[in-house]
Formats: sequence, C-alpha cells, structure tokens
Amino acid sequence: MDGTKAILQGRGLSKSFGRGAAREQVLFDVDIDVREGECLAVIGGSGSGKSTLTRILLGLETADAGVVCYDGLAVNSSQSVADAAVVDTNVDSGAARVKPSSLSAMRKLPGFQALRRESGLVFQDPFGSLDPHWSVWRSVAEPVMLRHKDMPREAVLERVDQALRTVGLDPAVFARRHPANLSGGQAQRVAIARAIVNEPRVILADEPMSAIDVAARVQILEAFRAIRQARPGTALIVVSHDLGVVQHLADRIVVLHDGRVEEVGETDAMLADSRNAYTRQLIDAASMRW
Ligand SMILES: Nc1ncnc2c1ncn2[C@@H]1O[C@H](COP(=O)(O)OP(=O)(O)OP(=O)(O)O)[C@@H](O)[C@H]1O
Repeated sequence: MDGTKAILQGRGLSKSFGRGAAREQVLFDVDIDVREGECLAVIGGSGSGKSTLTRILLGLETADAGVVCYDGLAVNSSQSVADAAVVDTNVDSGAARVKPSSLSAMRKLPGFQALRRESGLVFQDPFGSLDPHWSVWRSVAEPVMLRHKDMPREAVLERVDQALRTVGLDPAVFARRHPANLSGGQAQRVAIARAIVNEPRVILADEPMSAIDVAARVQILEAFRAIRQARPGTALIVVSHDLGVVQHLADRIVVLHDGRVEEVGETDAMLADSRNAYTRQLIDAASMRW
C-alpha cells in the first residue's frame, strides 16, 4: 500500500476542551494520513483522543490548531497541508501555527463540502443512528434521495437493494422492517448500508462493534470486508478497542496515547513485533481477553 496517495491528511492537529482551570488538552500536534483504499485502525486507551481525532478529520469537530485536507482540498482552514508544512518548518514557536476555521466557516470550504458528500459515518449505537419510525428501506434510501433529487425511483430502489445486499441483508426480508424488529447486529448493518449507499470514498466507523453482541460481530466484520471488496478505492477508518477486529480489518494502525501519536505501522508487523512499550501494553492487555 506504500506510495498510495493520501486521501485525507491531518497536520499539527491540537484540541482542548473546557475553559479555565477545567481546560484539558486532548490532542497534541497530531499528524495523520489516511491512504486511498486502505483500512486504517486508530487504537489507544480510553480517553486517548481517538474519537476526537477522527471527528476532526471528518470535519465533524473543529481543531484549535492544525490543518485537515481531503483530496488535496482544505477542509478546516483556508490554508493547505503544504502551507502548514511551510509554517511548521519556518517558525520556531507555535505562535504562528495555522489557525483553523469555525464550523460555520468550514462549511463554505470546497474541501469540507466534498468530504461531506463523499464520506459515510458509522457509530457505536445503531439504534441511535436510525429513526425508529422509518422502515429500513426509507433509512437507506433517504441519503440517496437527498443527494440525487431527480433519480428515478427504480434507480433508488436498485441502490438501496445493492447496499443492503453488500452488508448481507436480503432486501426482500428486511426492507419493510422497522428498527424495533431488528437485532443489534442487523440494525448496525442497516446503519452501514445507509453510510455506503452514496458510494463514499471515506468511511469512518467509530467503535462499530462495541454495542453488538459477540455472535453478531462477525457479520459486521464481513460487511466491512464486502464493502472493501466491492469498492477497493474506499478508505475505511476504524476506531476500535478490539484488536481482534483490528487484526482482521486493518492494513495499518495508528496508536494514540494521551493525545499523541505513539506509533504508526503495518498491522501484521505491529501486532507481531512492536517494540513500542505502550503498543505492547495494549496488545498484552488485549491478548488476555482473546
Ligand atoms: N465534547 C467534549 N467536551 C469535553 N470533553 C470532551 C469532549 N469530547 C471528548 N472529551 C474528552 O476528551 C478526551 C478524549 O476523548 P475521546 O472520546 O476522543 O477519546 P477516545 O480515545 O475516543 O476514548 P474512548 O475509547 O473512551 O471512547 C477525554 O478525556 C474526553 O473526556
């Protein structure tokens, strides 16, 4: 996967929450690349900043400093990653760091708009992402109908059917059901179908299996595998505590520790042979649960 272009880049990302004495910095000058077509896992202890970092990368959260670029276009600042690199190398203190925009200013940036159009989001709680009053069909069709207002109904149907089949759900069985009549694993697969139905180039899945019972997790894994097979150019960012999931899905891993990147590497090499003490600690703790 080396040499593949980075579709999403973060440079010098920092973030604090709270004010005054309660202010807590949760990301410190983080650099991260997500390559086209790869599955990148973001791992680290609880509170290490995984969700905050990935939310900033997807334009769901502002950073206090740093630049995010999608496909070469600025997502959170009028400056590009190249500008940020110049700023970083030419300035001694952090005073002239690139100042990102507010969320409302970000929404006007072409990079932000492209990223919104071309990304899909999957979160921990599938029932929280689905409207309980909507059928599976409506939940999955809605993003298509919003994006392609003039698409004929047959074409929408075909897209929805295709998305449901990709995640292993038979449309004839599931399309008319409501969330109350789905198991957690089925509901999460519907949420994934909704996330992929507009054929995103980047998918963020934040702890997609932690609310799902163990028996159904393998179906979610299979769904992500099928998506990668069907659309090999799609980048998948997975935030997970579960190193078994990471091992099965990810090409590369970023390890976060207290808001800093501890290590980045290829999955197999890192899990087998990381020399980093913190990464080893995570692997040892996980292997006690396997
Ligand atoms: N909106 C917020 N307001 C205040 N503090 C926040 C907010 N979001 C995150 N934090 C804090 O930032 C730190 C990092 O949180 P984050 O959710 O990014 O970590 P994480 O690695 O994803 O954690 P976990 O694995 O437990 O989900 C935590 O201390 C958290 O309490």
